[in-house]
Amino acid sequence: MRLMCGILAGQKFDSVLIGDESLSKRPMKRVIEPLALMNAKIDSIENHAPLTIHGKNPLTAHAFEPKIASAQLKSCLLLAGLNASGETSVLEKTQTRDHTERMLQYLGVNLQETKTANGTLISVSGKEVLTAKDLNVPSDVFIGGVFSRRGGLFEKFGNNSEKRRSESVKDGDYRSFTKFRRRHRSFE
Ligand SMILES: O=C(O)C1=C[C@@H](OP(=O)(O)O)[C@@H](O)[C@H](O)C1
Repeated sequence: MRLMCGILAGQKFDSVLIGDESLSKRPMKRVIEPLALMNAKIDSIENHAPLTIHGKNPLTAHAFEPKIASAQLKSCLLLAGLNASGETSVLEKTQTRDHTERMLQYLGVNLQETKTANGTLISVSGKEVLTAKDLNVPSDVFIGGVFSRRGGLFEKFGNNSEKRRSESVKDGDYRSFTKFRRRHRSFE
């Protein structure tokens, strides 16, 4: 939902995003506030879904320095930047997963990544034309968090929400994972 906010904020139509009970509890402030700096208009119920995204607003580029390490926030802002006038950048001080960057580059977007003393500066320009290509999405890599918790693999991501969430995984989740795997046999 956070990524969709970035895509929909720059469209020529209004959108309403709803979620199930769980998704409706997730905080959306982290995307609503920065998107407002790009002139996006998003109504929410105290920063939670349902979200009404008012299109027809020309988005303006912005240079962001997010206070939290969040792949979803970074992706949301880069996706919004594709429909904004000028260059939108996100300074990533702590590395988060980079699937959006890789996907956009694969689709022909001129996405720049520059190492600086303060982190990686990721930038896109507006009005990009994306090239349609085949994409294979095997599964959500985050499900690996169930196992990486034991191996401490999230250490390198720093003290962000992914790490906190992986630490809160209970052993019962291994049983859920086995069920999940039976349902999704192509899971790798
Ligand atoms: O911002 C992010 O990149 C993420 C936020 C998390 O969501 P919640 O903060 O809603 O749990 C979770 O989906 C995942 O750890 C990635």
